[in-house]
Amino acid sequence: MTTSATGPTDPAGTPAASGSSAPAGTSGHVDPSVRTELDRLRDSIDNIDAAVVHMLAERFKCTMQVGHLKAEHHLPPADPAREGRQIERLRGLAESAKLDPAFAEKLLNFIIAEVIRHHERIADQPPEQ
Ligand SMILES: C=C(O[C@@H]1C=C(C(=O)O)C=C[C@H]1O)C(=O)O
Repeated sequence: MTTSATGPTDPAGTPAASGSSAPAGTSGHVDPSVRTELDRLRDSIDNIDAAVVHMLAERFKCTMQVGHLKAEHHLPPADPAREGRQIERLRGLAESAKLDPAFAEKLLNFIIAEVIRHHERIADQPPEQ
């Protein structure tokens, strides 16, 4: 493994602990043009991740309201028919966007499972006076 005078760095530019030996491909010289391209792409990834977090936060704000509405009106936490329609729709959108529809379905199911847990918790709470 090669190390520079300033010590080894990973591709993110983080200095490795002295004396450590990083696995092949995670250390050593990175061409400046590659570094620039990697940084540019990572900036976009960070922006996208921030947008995803904000969009999810907004979605959960809505679903919490749905949870309270359902609890007030004694509706069940889950609505499998609605979920089926959402999955079909999302799979179609994923296909058009060249995203793996199976991945889109798994992601939606993961989110919905969390929403249903929230709804169950809300339904178990005593009603507000
Ligand atoms: C939000 C609802 O509750 C549940 C959660 C859903 C979701 O997160 O999209 C969809 C259906 C329900 O199982 C709803 O009924 O609309």
